[in-house]
Amino acid sequence: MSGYALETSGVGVRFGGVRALSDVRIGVRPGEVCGLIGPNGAGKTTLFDVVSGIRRPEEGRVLLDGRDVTRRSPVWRARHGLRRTFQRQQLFGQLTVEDNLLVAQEWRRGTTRERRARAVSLLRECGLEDIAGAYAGALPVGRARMVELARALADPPRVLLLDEPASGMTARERGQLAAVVRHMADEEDCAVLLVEHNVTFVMELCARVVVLDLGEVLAAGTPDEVRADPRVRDAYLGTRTSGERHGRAAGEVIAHDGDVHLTDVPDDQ
Ligand SMILES: Nc1ncnc2c1ncn2[C@@H]1O[C@H](COP(=O)(O)OP(=O)(O)OP(=O)(O)O)[C@@H](O)[C@H]1O
Repeated sequence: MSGYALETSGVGVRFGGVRALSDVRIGVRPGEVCGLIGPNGAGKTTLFDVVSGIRRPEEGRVLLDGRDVTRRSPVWRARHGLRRTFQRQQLFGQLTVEDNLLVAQEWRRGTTRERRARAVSLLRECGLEDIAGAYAGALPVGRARMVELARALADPPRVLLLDEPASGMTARERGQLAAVVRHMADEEDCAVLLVEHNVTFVMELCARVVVLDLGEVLAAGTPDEVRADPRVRDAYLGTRTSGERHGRAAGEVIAHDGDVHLTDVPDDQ
């Protein structure tokens, strides 16, 4: 056994002439928070789709706790402990925050009392107690994102895929998000894979970072190793021609003091 809770090996996906993923190998251990970064179009969402079972890869395998799940459905994977949050929020807007957390536990065994206790403890941990009775559809984006996270944790996951969880959050909310994710990894042995454009947030939260570029793993290591990697610099500094850099937003990356900095979301508060 590899010891990975989540592993991909040799994953390849093609959209017509575009190779969205090529021979992608990543592994996330229980209790590890791993960042996945890369320019627009690097293949991050496609990799999440493959891991969660929405898209079947043409090549390669996905393993959960060493078990090949490549041909398993998204529902099967969810029932075996894989959870995902999406870039676009997917809350039940006409339900209250607390009811969103209760609905997420519907398939769990256990009594109503136990589900309610789990919801209450998550509301507390995620700083949502004051809005437990508010309609989820009426929340500001940062709070809604935190409710999404709480909902993903309602039935404790073995592997958690977070897609842009910090987008639209205030600095305070990001701090709370980081604390909840770290707690989930440390205390519940959850393996977390996190896609996030706010690279400062990723570098602070994650012990290990994987960089995707043009569908390939360009680099992987500690935040310091990744920052210092010349290939990462080259990709982000855009020394290639624009034809080679499909999908990259202008000004996405700036160089500063010889270090690599991606343009982060504004530090709003
Ligand atoms: N359904 C699709 N049909 C055709 N091409 C696609 C499709 N989905 C993604 N692609 C292409 O695959 C590549 C990887 O896209 P993907 O969305 O996975 O990148 P990403 O890293 O998530 O980008 P972003 O940061 O902008 O969300 C891109 O070249 C994209 O244009």
